[in-house]
Amino acid sequence: MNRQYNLTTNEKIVLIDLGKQGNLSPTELAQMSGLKVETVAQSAFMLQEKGLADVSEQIIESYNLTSEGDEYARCGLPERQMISAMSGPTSLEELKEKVSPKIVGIATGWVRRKGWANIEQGSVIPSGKAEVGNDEKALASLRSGKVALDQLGVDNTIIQDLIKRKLVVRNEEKLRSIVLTSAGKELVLEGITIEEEVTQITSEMLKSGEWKEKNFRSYNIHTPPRAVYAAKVHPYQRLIDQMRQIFLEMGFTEIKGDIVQSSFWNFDALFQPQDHPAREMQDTFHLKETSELPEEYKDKVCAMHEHGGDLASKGWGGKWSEDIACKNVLRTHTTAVTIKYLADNPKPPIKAFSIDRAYRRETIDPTHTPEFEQLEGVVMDKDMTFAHLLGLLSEFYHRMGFKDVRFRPGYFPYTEPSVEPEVYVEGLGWVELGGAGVFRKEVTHPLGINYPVLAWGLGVSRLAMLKLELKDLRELYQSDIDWLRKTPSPRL
Ligand SMILES: N[C@@H](Cc1ccccc1)C(=O)O
Repeated sequence: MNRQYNLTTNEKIVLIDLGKQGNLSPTELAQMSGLKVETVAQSAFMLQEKGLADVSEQIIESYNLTSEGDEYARCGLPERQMISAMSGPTSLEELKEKVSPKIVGIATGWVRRKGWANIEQGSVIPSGKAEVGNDEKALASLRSGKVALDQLGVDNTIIQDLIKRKLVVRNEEKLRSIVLTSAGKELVLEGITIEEEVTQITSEMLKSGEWKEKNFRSYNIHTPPRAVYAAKVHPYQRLIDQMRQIFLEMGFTEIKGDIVQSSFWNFDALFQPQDHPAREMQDTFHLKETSELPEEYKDKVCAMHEHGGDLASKGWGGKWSEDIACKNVLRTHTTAVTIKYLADNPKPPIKAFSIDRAYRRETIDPTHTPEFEQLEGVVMDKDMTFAHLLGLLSEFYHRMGFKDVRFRPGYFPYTEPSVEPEVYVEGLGWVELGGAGVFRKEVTHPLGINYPVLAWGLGVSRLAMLKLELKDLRELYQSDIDWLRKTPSPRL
């Protein structure tokens, strides 16, 4: 393969010039080639990418005088000016006239510090020694313009002092130098041919047939393209969509409900006793506002809680309080949404689901967040049984890609029997993923629901963690751009 095929004319020019001289800066190359410095630099970087040249960068420090520094480089430092103006002890007043008040102001401290003189009772008494210091030598060298530190021949501390005195400033310059790699050298030895090349075909060329004689610039199909991070749906959202899709395909209707619910719908309608620990302040976000209790159900729910209503149930006993039931909360589970939906739609068959947020007062840690998603669902129909429930949930998890599903006995105040579905994950073992069961008569009867109801509330974020192999739930909610880029969107 001709190794020159993927070189632009400019790159070839730079290569040839580099072949003439080992190590060149972009400026030197620009001078040699007649190209612009930027063009040379760009070509050099391209050659570097192609493994033909190396571009190295060096930071060069240099120093130069400030305008005050320049003045002292010409007329001497203030302390030098002052010392030269006197032959013996001289009063400060006299000196101010001889040199200038400004110079004397600066110089007095320095003559003392340098041991050139002492100040006593307003007089300067020279010590007789006032050798030319390194700072003065440095100033003199700097008169010629910008100088690198090693050319100054003085200690860095001297320069630092001059910088502190605001007489010298430090400059930094990036120096690029370009050399051929061995591959580059080889190529130059082979001989580089520069031909005029066409990068774009025009309609004129086509019409005239001129294109046949043209030398076209070829594409380098071997260069790996730069990664393009296209916009995409968040991986978590994708998984949620996938779960939604599965239930839609199984003939379910998606429902939505309010985030703020009365305790009545969140707890009481679900036959959760009013002294249930889940209802405590530390577990639930309680709100100031209250809701009207639904007239058609409240007495029946009350009777069910207090003594089992007209069922052969004992209820929970004690007094059921409307004041507690009407208090609003942020829904602690989406079961509040499905139970209300069933009460509003008591005619079978019903197959409904909801994927939405629930809120609990959790301390945030790798496996808990106060807001999280649940996949809630209900099936109500004449002959629904517990076996249908297990089959349905197994089907859902299978479609989500989990081969092994099992159910452990569970407990919820509103279902009997109750189970906790678990899936098997290599490396983790059995992972619990929520709750399910058949609603108790104590739940359905007061609401006028007369058929068996299969119900479940599954952890969505937990499932997403497993699918996305995350160790920390919080990553689902943080927009870590690297993670988002790297994580493929799960396929629907
Ligand atoms: N609401 C329960 C899950 C559940 C829903 C429906 C029936 C049984 C259990 C929870 O949040 O954990």
